[in-house]
Parts: sequence; C-alpha cells; structure tokens
Amino acid sequence: MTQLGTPLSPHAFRVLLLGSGELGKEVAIELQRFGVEVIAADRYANAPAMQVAHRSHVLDMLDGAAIRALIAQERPHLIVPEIEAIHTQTLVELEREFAEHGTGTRVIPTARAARLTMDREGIRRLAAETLGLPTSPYRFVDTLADYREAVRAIGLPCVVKPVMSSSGKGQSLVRTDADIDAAWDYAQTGGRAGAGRVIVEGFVHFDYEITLLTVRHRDGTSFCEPIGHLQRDGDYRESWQPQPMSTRALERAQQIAKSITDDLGGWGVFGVELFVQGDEVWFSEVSPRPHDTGLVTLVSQDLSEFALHARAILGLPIPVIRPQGASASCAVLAQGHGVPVFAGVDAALAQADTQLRLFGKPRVEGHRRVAVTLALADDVEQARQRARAAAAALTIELG
Ligand SMILES: Nc1ncnc2c1ncn2[C@@H]1O[C@H](COP(=O)(O)OP(=O)(O)OP(=O)(O)O)[C@@H](O)[C@H]1O
Ligand SMILES: NCC(=O)N[C@@H]1O[C@H](COP(=O)([O-])[O-])[C@@H](O)[C@H]1O
Ligand SMILES: [Mg+2]
Repeated sequence: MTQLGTPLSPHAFRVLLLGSGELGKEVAIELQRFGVEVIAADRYANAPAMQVAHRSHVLDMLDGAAIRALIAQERPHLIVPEIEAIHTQTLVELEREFAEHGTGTRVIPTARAARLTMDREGIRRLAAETLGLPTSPYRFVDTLADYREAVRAIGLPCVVKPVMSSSGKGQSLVRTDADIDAAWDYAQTGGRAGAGRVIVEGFVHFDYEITLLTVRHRDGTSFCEPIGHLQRDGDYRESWQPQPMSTRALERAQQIAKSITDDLGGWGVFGVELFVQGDEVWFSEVSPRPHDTGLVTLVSQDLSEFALHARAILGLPIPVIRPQGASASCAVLAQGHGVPVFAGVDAALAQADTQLRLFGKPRVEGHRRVAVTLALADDVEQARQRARAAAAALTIELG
C-alpha cells in the first residue's frame, strides 16, 4: 500500500503528470483530494492541470534528455503519462533503472504500455497479430508510392492516420481516388510528431462505436458501462452512457478489453475503443489512461474515470462503481486565434442536472476543445439534448 503523506513535506507522495490537459486536470484534482503532491508538465505554460498542481514544468516531452532531467529533479513516486506524445523509450529505460535500483518509482500503467500506445503500429500489431483480436485490415507505409499501393490493396473507403497522432490530428477518410494524395499530405503535416509513417485502415461500417473504460486495480479488473460516442474529423463531439448493446456484443467487448489490458498490465484506467455491428466487435485502439469520451463519467458515475484512475494508481480499493443514470457530454470547441472568453455560462447552467467544465486553456490557435457540458436525464437521448443545448448556450470570444 502506498503511504500517503502530506504534500510539500518530506513525507509527500509525489506524482508527475506528463501532459497537463483537461483530462490531467481532473486526475490532478482527484489526487489532490488524497493529499498527493502533484507536479504537472507539458509543452506550454499554464496548461489546465498546471493550474491545479503544486508546481509545474514546461518542456519538450519528445526530448528524452529533458524528460530524464525532469524526473531526476522531481524524483516522483509515480510518473503518469497524460498524452501519447512523450519520449516513451526514455520511460522504458527509466523503468528498468528504477527496478534495478529498487527506487519504487513506477510508470503508469507501465512504460511498455505507454510506448506501445504512442505508436499506432505498436498497439495494432500487438492486438491483431499477437493477441489475435479482430481489427480493421491495415497496412503501415513510409513512402507515397507504398501508400498508394496500400490504399489500392485495402480498398475504398479507407482511413489514413499518422502513426503518432491523437484527437484526429492528421487523419482523413479517403472516399474516392481524388482524396488519396491530399490524405497523404495531411498525414505528413498534421500529426503531433512531424512527418513519418502512416497507417491505412479499411473502413469499418459499424452500427455504433464505444469506449469501454476498463480499470486494472489491486483487486482485479472492473468495467464501466459502455460509453457511446460521436466523432467528427476523428475528434470526439458527444459521448453518452450507457450505450445499449446486445448481451453478446457486451461480452465480446469485455473479452477484448480484458485481453488487451491484461497484456499491457499495470494499474490504472484504460479507454478501450471498439466498433460494433450487430453482435460483432472490432478493436480500434486503447488509451492507457482516462479517455476524452469518458468525460461523461464526471456526472454518470459516483467515481468518475479520473477518481478511478487516482484510486487504481495509488493502490486503493475500488469495491464498486455506481452508475447515476443516463448521461451525456458535449465537447465545446473554439475556432480562431486568441484567449478564450466565455459568455452565456449562466444560460448553459440554467437547466436542471446540467454541469460545465471550462478547461482554462490559455490560447486557441486554429481549433481547440476548451470546455465540456455534462447532463443527466431520464434517457440518453434527452441527456444528449441537454448537453448539446448547454453547449449551444455558450459563446466564446477570442480576445
Ligand atoms: N478503420 C476505421 N473505420 C471506421 N471509422 C474509423 C476507423 N478509424 C477511425 N475511425 C473513426 O475515427 C475516429 C478517430 O479515430 P482514432 O481513434 O483512431 O483517432 P485518434 O486520433 O486516436 O483519436 P483519439 O486520440 O481522440 O482517440 C474513431 O473513433 C472512428 O469514429
Ligand atoms: N484524445 C486525446 C485527448 O483528448 N487528450 C486530452 O487533450 C489534451 C490536449 O489538448 P490540446 O490539443 O488542446 O492541447 C491532452 O492533454 C489530454 O488532456
Ligand atoms: Mg481514438
């Protein structure tokens, strides 16, 4: 069991967040509630989690030497990756060194899980080729010529993504021949880590898609109710819980989630992304951390995915996860350039059973998720309507 001390004292239990966005902010708040000393890091100053952490650092997290220096300086008990774009090879090396020296420092959930999931190739080959889980057909390519050949082999429509990207950055749906070269160009410029390898995936004609939040904790594995979601341009716009599913599809989804999370190992929340058609389920990808579509759990469960992550990584028990009823979330995006200023917050919160989180992101360049609305209702449709209405009541000016 973790010895929880007093933050900012010699007995402090220190957690370093690598990535400090809106998801990390909620994790930081949950850790603060247990008296943990929270250190937040990201590539820019005043990131959301930094605003609720004990202290923060700005660094290039794709720079292995910079990560190593930060960890040497802070000597955290836990290192908690919050985004994919981290020099994860350094985490793998550090994890080995910690074990050799018996320091007790851990990477959440494991350095290998962070390394495999930062790269679509690592996680896809593990899921499809090692574990034999059903996935879309796929190919990895490095050149335009190989890419064109892969698109021909996979067939249209197909989905093209940089191997290192998230939230749909650099991702395109290729419907016709006319889209093929533009998708390559976007994948080369739109990813989070510059140009490079690309995955071409066959398009799965799913009825719906879910995130199955799966928690590995000291007493075993727990599942949350399935979260349905709507994505546009590869980025989440709405999520709701519970997503109705056939018994067979839910069983299959849980089996797939158990298989991939058991292999990745460690403690914490995983967001297992799955496509469902009838009783058939395909694995898409997995986040070894709380998931953006899981923001809905801020109202849908007694323990949100962030509270669950905090408990799991600290080695605390999770005897039960209690659903609170039909719920929904709606992402609020800002478009343009400047510092977000919100109006209509009162109107957004005028309806019963509605909540709002303003992330406090310091600037918008292009488009960026800056807030989320949350709602509970008698059924999922009504909850979605409430969350959408609350989002529509907000106006964002970029000052
Ligand atoms: N092969 C596919 N067939 C059908 N739809 C797909 C496929 N791949 C991706 N999509 C759609 O695009 C969305 C985003 O894809 P994916 O999760 O791979 O991107 P991402 O950049 O990792 O997003 P995030 O980081 O938000 O999870 C999926 O949730 C799904 O709606
Ligand atoms: N799908 C992954 C995801 O939602 N990640 C969340 O978005 C932040 C980055 O936002 P930004 O791009 O606005 O900086 C990340 O730090 C994390 O909280
Ligand atoms: Mg995804």
